Amino acid sequence: MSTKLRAAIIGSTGYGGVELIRLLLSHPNVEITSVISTSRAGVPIADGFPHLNQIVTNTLDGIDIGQLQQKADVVFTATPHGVATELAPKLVDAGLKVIDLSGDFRLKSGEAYERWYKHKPADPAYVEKAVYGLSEVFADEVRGAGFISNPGCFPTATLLGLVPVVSEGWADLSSIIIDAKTGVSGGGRGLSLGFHYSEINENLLAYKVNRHQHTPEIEQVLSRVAGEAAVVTFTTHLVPMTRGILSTMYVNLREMHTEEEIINLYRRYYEGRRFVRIRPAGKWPATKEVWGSNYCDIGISLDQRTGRLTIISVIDNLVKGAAGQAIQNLNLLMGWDEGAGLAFTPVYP
Ligand SMILES: NC(=O)C1=CN([C@@H]2O[C@H](COP(=O)(O)OP(=O)(O)OC[C@H]3O[C@@H](n4cnc5c(N)ncnc54)[C@H](OP(=O)(O)O)[C@@H]3O)[C@@H](O)[C@H]2O)C=CC1
Ligand SMILES: CC(=O)N[C@@H](CCC(=O)OP(=O)(O)O)C(=O)O
Repeated sequence: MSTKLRAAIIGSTGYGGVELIRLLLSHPNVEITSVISTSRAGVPIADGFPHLNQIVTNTLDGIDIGQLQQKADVVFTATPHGVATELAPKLVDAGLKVIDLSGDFRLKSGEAYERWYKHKPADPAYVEKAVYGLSEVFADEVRGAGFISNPGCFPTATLLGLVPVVSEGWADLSSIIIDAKTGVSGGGRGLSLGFHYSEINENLLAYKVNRHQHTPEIEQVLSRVAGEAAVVTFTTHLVPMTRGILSTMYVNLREMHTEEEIINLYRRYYEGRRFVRIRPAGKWPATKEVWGSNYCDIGISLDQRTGRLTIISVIDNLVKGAAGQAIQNLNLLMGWDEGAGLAFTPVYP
């Protein structure tokens, strides 16, 4: 009998779910025992995803919690916002470990969730139970947890770029401006006009200006690590590429430090955390340098003239921003090597 951890994926036909399949297939301690779809149950998953032909032979299952109790130890919910709100508590109550990739359990305030996501919030008892899985920052809480709320893609790139300087007390918390860009896979696999090739190709646009649902998530974490309220200006842009997020952050310092001191602060903060790579002075990361990988690369520059720090971070939204970080959290909560199944090099060129 296999001693591997049995994993099920709800939302397995979406971009996040299919990426979970790709990554879990090479995980040494995990086997995928159920891939779930509400719209295509009964159909072999490889029918809709020819790249999985002869690799994944599973037929898609419907959602059946009793069956999941028999077939799985951990369930990933890679579902649209508002679905895990009801579903995840049932899975937790069934004794399953749950890692939710949606925004349903990230915000501790139900009122904020309702305002930013326009959905009914989850039962506060389960919101309280959910551990926010920003792996490099909250690893101690993730270890041994049974229910993880995986961070948003923009918050992952942005918070990894901001947390060291904010938690050290060096940042003016009213000064933070974030200018972020994403590829179109961040919007999921569903069809919508704005994502048509002829709409997005040769185009660059801002969207959800001052109303992006990741704003309160970023503020919640920054306020927590700072120990005082932080507010941010956060603007997202859509770029005609498939994968990748680049977040450029501008922060005024409370008092002057040298660029070298700041880079050393970041190196110390992420010491031993293999998935965050800090660039040397004068070097900037690009999305292609992390493509297909679980890395977050960060470059830092201090403008002595203005006293303003510029931080640039990049991730692959589907890996470090979703499925990769979910698996990193699974590794942490199971007490395995943090990089199990994730130790691959970015695709180049
Ligand atoms: N794309 C990205 O870069 C990132 C996405 N996320 C989050 O992860 C989640 C999934 O995103 P993504 O994969 O891009 O989205 P997709 O739209 O590509 O996929 C959503 C999946 O959910 C399933 N689904 C839809 N409705 C239901 C339902 N009522 N019950 C159960 N399953 C349902 C769909 O399949 P079916 O209808 O067949 O069940 C589909 O497989 C979202 O919450 C998203 O915000 C987080 C970080 C990054
Ligand atoms: C291009 C695009 O539309 N991107 C999405 C990314 C959101 C996402 O992936 O969902 P989470 O909130 O679960 O992280 C957006 O900006 O809303």
